[in-house]
Amino acid sequence: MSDNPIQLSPQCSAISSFPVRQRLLVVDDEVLILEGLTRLLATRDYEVVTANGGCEALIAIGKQQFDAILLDLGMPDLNGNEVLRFVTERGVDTPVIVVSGDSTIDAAIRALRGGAADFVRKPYEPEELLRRIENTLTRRRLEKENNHILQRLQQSEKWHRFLVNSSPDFIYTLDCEGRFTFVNDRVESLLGYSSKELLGQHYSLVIHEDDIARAEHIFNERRAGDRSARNIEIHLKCNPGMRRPRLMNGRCKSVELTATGMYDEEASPFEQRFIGSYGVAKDITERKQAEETVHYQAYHDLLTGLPNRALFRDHLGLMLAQARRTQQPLAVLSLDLDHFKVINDSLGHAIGDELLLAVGARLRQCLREGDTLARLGGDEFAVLLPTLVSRSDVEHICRKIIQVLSKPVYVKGHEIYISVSIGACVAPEDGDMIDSLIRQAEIAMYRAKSQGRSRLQFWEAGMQAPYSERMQIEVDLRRALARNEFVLFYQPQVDTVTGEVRGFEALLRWWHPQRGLLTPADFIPVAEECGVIVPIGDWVLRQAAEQMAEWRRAGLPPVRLSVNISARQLESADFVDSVMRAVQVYSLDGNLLELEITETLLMRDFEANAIKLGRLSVAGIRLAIDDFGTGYSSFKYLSRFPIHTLKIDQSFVQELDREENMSIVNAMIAMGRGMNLNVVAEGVETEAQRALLQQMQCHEVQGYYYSPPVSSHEATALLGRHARGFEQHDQRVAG
Ligand SMILES: Nc1nc2c(ncn2[C@@H]2O[C@@H]3COP(=O)(O)O[C@H]4[C@@H](O)[C@H](n5cnc6c(=O)[nH]c(N)nc65)O[C@@H]4COP(=O)(O)O[C@H]3[C@H]2O)c(=O)[nH]1
Repeated sequence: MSDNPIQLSPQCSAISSFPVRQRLLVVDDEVLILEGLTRLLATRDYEVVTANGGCEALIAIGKQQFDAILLDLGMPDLNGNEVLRFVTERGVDTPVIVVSGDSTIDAAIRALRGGAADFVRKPYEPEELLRRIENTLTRRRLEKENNHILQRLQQSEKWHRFLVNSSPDFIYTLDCEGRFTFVNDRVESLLGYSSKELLGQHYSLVIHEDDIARAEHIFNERRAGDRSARNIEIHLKCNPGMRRPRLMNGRCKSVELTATGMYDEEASPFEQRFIGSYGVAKDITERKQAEETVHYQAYHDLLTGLPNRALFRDHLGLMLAQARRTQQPLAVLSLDLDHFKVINDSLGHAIGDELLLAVGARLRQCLREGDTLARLGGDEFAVLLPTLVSRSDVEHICRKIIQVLSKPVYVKGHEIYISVSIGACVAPEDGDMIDSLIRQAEIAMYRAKSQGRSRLQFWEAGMQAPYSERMQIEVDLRRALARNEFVLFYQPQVDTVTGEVRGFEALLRWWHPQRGLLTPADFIPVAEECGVIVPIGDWVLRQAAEQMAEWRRAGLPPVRLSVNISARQLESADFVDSVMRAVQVYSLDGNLLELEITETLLMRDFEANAIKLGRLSVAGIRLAIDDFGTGYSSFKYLSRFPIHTLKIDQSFVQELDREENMSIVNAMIAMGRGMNLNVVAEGVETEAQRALLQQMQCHEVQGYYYSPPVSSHEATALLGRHARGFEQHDQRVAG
């Protein structure tokens, strides 16, 4: 096939339908004969050109086209047979009628074999000659018309093949038995069969087993015209034996099929004869795959591949409907890993993800095939047990889950211990609405957590409160900033030797419109989870900076102010800028601002944190390690940060009377001093603790012994009173 089959060949141009005079060349060596013939032919309105001999004839043929040549044979310069040979060899498309005095049969045979269209003997009857000329011209015209039609047919066949074969769709025809009689070239790239392999084969060879019945139905219907089968989605099988070309993926293709019955048009209209089917199969594999991916993503958790909340709800709905029919109870479990956040924060998200995968796999092991296991988000899983006999079934499965999850999980060299809290409810006993069942199981799970974790709790009426409270906190938190409900309290940090106030720690409080003053434990975890902690942290920084500026304006001695930094805040791209902004807006001495970051948080994204804190250190801003001793930090790493202060966690201070705690605190103070760091002990409540810490050469203490966190007003007054040192009678005990 040519590259551009759509072009018309020149021969193909339409034959002119205008009546034109037909031009004849008359060749003879005798002038009288030429004149006689010219006269005769003029009677029929032919245009006549004469050539006196063979040579003149060749010149005339070379110059113009004729509709016929009347040719004498015996000519002295170039005889008629040679002129005839010239005409045929050169492919001159003009019929030659030999008009000769040679009446032998041989002469006629030779001329006709040489390509002459007719042979007329001299002397001729004029009418006879005219009739023979007319016949020859008519025959030639018919031949030309035939050729023209044939060429057009061939061209149209060529176009048709080109269009059919370059179609992106698989085009086929079947005979009345369902065997392929035509397939276009597309079948090769689509299914890996050559057209030769498929011709004569039954269509079932390429129909996927699951769709055979449907295909039979479509082809047996033999519908034609508007009623023919359209856009039927079906799967075709690829050639199993063939090496698949690079672009062919999968063993099976999804297609949209059309099938139309073909009927013999010649048969009587009363008795239609079915002769086969034709149709098109459009490849929709990619579209189907994209649809499947979208569907999968909408209904699955992408990390574990488990169903997500939407699919879980779906399954639960189906099972509830079934349970209504069968009267068999079902159970919904809500599972939440205990302390997952700590693991995630300290070991990083990659390990957290691996852990979730391992948990998913272990949970699956505890369940039966018909049970649904879903991941609802974070470390929260849900299980649907569709066929229960009694509550003890639930207890049995949950015991198994708790036991299986209590075994350590090994992830990238870490031995991780986790446990799970489970809440359960049973339908129809506890209700039969999808969302309320899920919520009840979650409420029960929160109760299990609050009652000591790693346990199962069935839902009971009246359990509503804590769950709703949490939800309400999230809603209220989102409004609290705008409503100006946050406030900072300040707790002094006092020099163990001189009793001077060296600094304050800013501690966040929330004046909740209904619930009163809330401490961070009531809302910081929720704020962390829902991300509001970042704008809140920003507000804390600005508020602390403003407080310092106020103390400066009031002429109070300069003291350090420590601000707690949360994980999300430190991770935010804007962190360094937001700290710098706070310092610059109030023209603060960077040395007076200290950022408290827990050691686990610091280690979480070591490199990035080192860069951020390095930038802040250049501006003079101080860094304190909060809750020191509770993490797993290595001094080798800590030394990479610009640390100024170590804050010993209050859990050690409060049990200083235990010998091992005393040695640990002693070691921590010695280490801090060795590294030339300021050491602050938190949670000092008694004189005994203070005295011991002073003895151990701890630089500063913070705790109820001197003052609980107080309002800005009280802190200002306290600073005014005790800037030069707390005295014995001023010391306060927590209240
Ligand atoms: N038992 C006892 N407790 C004492 C004593 N002295 C002080 N405390 C309490 O110990 C906590 C010390 O703060 P933290 O370890 O940084 O722990 C803080 C800190 O991690 C976080 N936090 C507080 N304010 C903020 C903040 O503005 N942003 C962020 N991200 N976290 C904050 O919330 C935690 C708890 O804060 P608070 O409830 O204010 O609790 C404070 C304080 O009130 C004492 O003698 N005995």
